[in-house]
Amino acid sequence: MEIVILPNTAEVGRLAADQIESLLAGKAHAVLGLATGSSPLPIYRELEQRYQSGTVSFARARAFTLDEYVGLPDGHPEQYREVIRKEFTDKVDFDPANVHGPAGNAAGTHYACQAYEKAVQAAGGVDLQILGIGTDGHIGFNEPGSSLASRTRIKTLTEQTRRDNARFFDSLDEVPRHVVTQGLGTILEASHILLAATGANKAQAVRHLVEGPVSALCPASALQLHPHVTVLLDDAAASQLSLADYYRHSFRHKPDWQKL
Ligand SMILES: N[C@@H]1[C@@H](O)[C@H](O)[C@@H](COP(=O)(O)O)O[C@@H]1O
Repeated sequence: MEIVILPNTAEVGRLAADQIESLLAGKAHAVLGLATGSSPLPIYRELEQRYQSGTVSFARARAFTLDEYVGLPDGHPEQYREVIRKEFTDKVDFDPANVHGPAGNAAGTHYACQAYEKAVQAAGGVDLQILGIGTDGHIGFNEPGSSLASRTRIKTLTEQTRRDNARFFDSLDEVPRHVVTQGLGTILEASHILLAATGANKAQAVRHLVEGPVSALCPASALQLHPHVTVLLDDAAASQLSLADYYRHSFRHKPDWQKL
């Protein structure tokens, strides 16, 4: 796990966009794992600018999103399918037919989840997965207590996550109680995982993710088991890390030939 502490969110966006640009330069049909929430927005803004200036194209890329609310009507502005379209894929040259998400309203949820897993595998798996982290340590919507081997399935949100996400809805009552999310086992199959976290409200979750024990109590800590994870932080999100100075030092002295 590589910890990169950067001065601001724009730098987080730039460094992540560098990784995605170089992936697509070598593999135009690469599979991206896309996340919602505010943490990936600087990455999407940066990629949008690079697309406009002609340095990157998503025309042949494919994408799978992490999760979806259950029970929101199709077209609801907070459906993650809509959010990812508005915030990113519609702003670049992504073919809408190549952007997939788990179904939050399928009649047979269990079978729809299995079909989603198969679709990810049929695409050859995710080359680069973007992640944020919830204040309770969730990734995707894998709340505390999630099996480290879990697959795409329905989950019940914690009240903490519902309160955190209420800012996107008119009231807390409107935040769905259930979601469909890729499992931790699913996420861990991506080749490279880029997790972005900024702001002091993420500091505790980041400490548990990076330096805590691997535990279902902090689902993001499962990333310690993955061979290629890059954690992009600002100073505030890194403020509770006991080895922050070492992470800064090793990034400053990274050999030129060594990629993220
Ligand atoms: N399901 C999403 C997560 O994928 C995201 O990481 C988390 C944090 O969001 P934010 O980046 O807005 O803090 O929010 C939601 O719960």
